[in-house]
Amino acid sequence: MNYQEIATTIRGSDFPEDEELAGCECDFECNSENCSCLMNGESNYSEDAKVIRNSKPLLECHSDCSCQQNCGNRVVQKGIRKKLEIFSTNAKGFGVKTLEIIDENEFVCEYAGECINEKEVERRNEEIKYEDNYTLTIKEHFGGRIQKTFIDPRKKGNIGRFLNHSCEPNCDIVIVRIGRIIPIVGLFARRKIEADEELTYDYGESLITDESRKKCECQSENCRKFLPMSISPVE
Ligand SMILES: C[S@@+](CC[C@H](N)C(=O)[O-])C[C@H]1O[C@@H](n2cnc3c(N)ncnc32)[C@H](O)[C@@H]1O
Repeated sequence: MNYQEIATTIRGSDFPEDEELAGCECDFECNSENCSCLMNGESNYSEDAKVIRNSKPLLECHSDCSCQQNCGNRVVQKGIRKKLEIFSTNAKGFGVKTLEIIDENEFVCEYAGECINEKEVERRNEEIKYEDNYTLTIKEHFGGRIQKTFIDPRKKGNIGRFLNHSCEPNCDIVIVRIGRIIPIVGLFARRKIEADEELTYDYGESLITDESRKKCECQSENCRKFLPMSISPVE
């Protein structure tokens, strides 16, 4: 558990200067078509702060916005609201469980780390031959182009780095932007999660299909048997 705790994702040394996003000019609540943080005036969160899932980019209001701090379009930036605990699992190393009920679509925690680009992922993999796969690949579609960004929580991260993979997970990832171009990885509940349940998400597609992969220990009925993996996270 040798890492530096950070509250949110930061720019890695090689990553281009972070561009700041303009703030909205709403008076109090952001729920109108005029709010520049909401796409077509559609809310990102319900009144009780549950994420509304759609394919549009999720921009939260931020320090340059003129709306109030309690505007409903500020959820991930407020941080973890539930009691979560790191514990030792039987076969997966450490894991994270919730000590209280989490409702469907509620924010759980961020997967925080250093935001780095492809070259730096390769350099770090050369430098240290990691056994565990922590680097998360974000693939976003911008005008017919796929943009890849990587979040590495090994040296600097938060509790999100301890969430294990499951083939039938109870959380999933929503990419959020909070006043900056750097993507923030939000983990949200896919369904109601009971107190004491382990928190998991699906690590994604596997680019290696042979049996050199690690055996998956998620024990779900539809387990895909092996952990999703690529030869290097860049592929
Ligand atoms: C992001 S880390 C998760 C936290 C990790 N368990 C720890 O102790 O730090 C990913 C690593 O956890 C282990 N892991 C995660 N999910 C697993 C699963 N379903 N089955 C087996 N091992 C798993 C693997 O070693 C994987 O490389």
